[in-house]
Amino acid sequence: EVGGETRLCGTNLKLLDPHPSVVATKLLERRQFRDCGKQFNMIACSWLQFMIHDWIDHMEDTHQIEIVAPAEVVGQCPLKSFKFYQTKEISTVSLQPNTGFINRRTPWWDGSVIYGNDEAGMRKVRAYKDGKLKISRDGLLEHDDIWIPISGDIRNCWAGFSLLQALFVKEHNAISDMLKEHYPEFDDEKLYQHARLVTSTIIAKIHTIDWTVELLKTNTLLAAMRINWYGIFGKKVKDLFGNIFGAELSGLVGLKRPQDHGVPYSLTEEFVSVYRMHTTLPDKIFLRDINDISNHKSAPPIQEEVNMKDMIGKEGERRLSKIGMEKMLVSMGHQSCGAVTLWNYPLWMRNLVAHDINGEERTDLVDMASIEIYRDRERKVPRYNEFRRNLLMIPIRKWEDMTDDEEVIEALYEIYGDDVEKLDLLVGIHAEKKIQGFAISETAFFIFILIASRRLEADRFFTTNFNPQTYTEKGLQWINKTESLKCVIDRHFPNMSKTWMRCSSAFSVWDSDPNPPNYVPLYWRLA
Ligand code: HEM
Repeated sequence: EVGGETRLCGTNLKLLDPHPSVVATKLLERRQFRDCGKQFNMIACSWLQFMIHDWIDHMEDTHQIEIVAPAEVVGQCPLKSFKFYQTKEISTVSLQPNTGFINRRTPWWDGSVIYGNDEAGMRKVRAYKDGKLKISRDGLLEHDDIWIPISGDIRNCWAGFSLLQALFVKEHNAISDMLKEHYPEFDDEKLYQHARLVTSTIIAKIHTIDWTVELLKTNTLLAAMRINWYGIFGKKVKDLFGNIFGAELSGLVGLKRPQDHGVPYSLTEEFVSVYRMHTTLPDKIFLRDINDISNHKSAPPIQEEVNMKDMIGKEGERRLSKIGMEKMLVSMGHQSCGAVTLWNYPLWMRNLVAHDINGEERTDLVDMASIEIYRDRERKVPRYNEFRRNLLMIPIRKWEDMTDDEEVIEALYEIYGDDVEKLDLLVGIHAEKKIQGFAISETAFFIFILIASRRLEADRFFTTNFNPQTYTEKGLQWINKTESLKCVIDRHFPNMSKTWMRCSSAFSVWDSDPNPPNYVPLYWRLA
């Protein structure tokens, strides 16, 4: 059992204070599903996991921890107690404090979620013919004998996530075909390496100028993200002159050399914490009848409701192969994902079958809502108020500084009293009143925006080597013409968006209104 008296470095906040199961039960667990409106759909939710698995997965220790639910909530906890592995902590020479945690995945934006994370993983997914990756005839991922997908990441997967992996394997293979046509002298290795670079960059571009823009739907952020990619003078000027004016004017992509601001690139614990967005996962997936095209561009009728629990792991993979890629994409496109708010943490995740690193199901079920509270404390991520101070944001003095929702204020008071310093980060970022247009809190946004730039500017493939010698001329053209996830979907399913999508971005709910034409130049628009 966890030592309730273990202290976190330098503070007097304990690992179990307040108890993670109490926080999970009283503040996180879903009461009634709250969705994101038309802003973000299930493709956007799956995209989150698609990115997370490209970047991070903490290494676990062999030591197991058991969390036992205290009497006051035990009746409401699906698991009275549960076991999981402590995060592996290592000593570091140069850092203060002198310990840290190991990321098992490469933190680079290198598409490792489809290509694999190490030599063996990379070998497994390659077809070794014409630079291609393995893919089934039905367009979905291949599987081994026990239905574990053949893919770059197989841990804690579900059907939506595996669908995006398959879509980008298709994209890779299409790029290999294009390169082979233009550069017939390229062998399998050269085709694979170049197609990988192009695909990974397309993923990074979609995340920057499509997904993030939908997540933070304001004109300021639209401008900021496009500036990150294309620079302040926009795409046309950059296409003509390249990155000649440096980061401020020409954007981060194509800088002459990487910029790490004196700190070697890595992803911080704070970054992992703000990406804890399991509240975006719903309870059910609504499968739609895509043969019914009577109502052009409106939501096709719901044919079947499937519990999310049946869409995860091997069971989810089997179901997906019966559902098929097109039906799943259209269904996810038309379903709003969960809102990042209190009392919206899926109950089905409170007794979850988690996977080990080989994608095998573990026998000990886990309560994810409680684990997440514990993990941030275990990894010494500052609690909400300290976290804000560290970002030079104004700390709160009372609950009312964070929200005007009286029910939330009352619930926070019940768990934390009036000690605002105790407030867990995860609770804070779910409780904070949101800026209009933002699907996440302002506190989380600060980390998002800082790391979003670092991921681009610190990487030689987006800076020094973002050139035709490294990517090929045709590869760069492919990147340049791909502006959104919709472009990728259109390439592989030419009729899908024409038939089913009204909105402008594939990450919004598909029957929502498109962005109205705006003749005011981007930088002159009101935020
Ligand atoms: C059905 C879908 C999903 C399942 C089954 C799942 C399951 C899990 C599990 C078992 C863990 C490890 C918990 C631990 O021991 O610390 C985890 C970690 C995590 N998940 Fe999910 N997850 C899903 C979707 C998502 C989504 C949509 C997001 C959105 C951002 C997300 C973000 C994260 C993050 C940030 C971590 C921490 C990673 C780390 O500590 O290295 N997951 N998830």
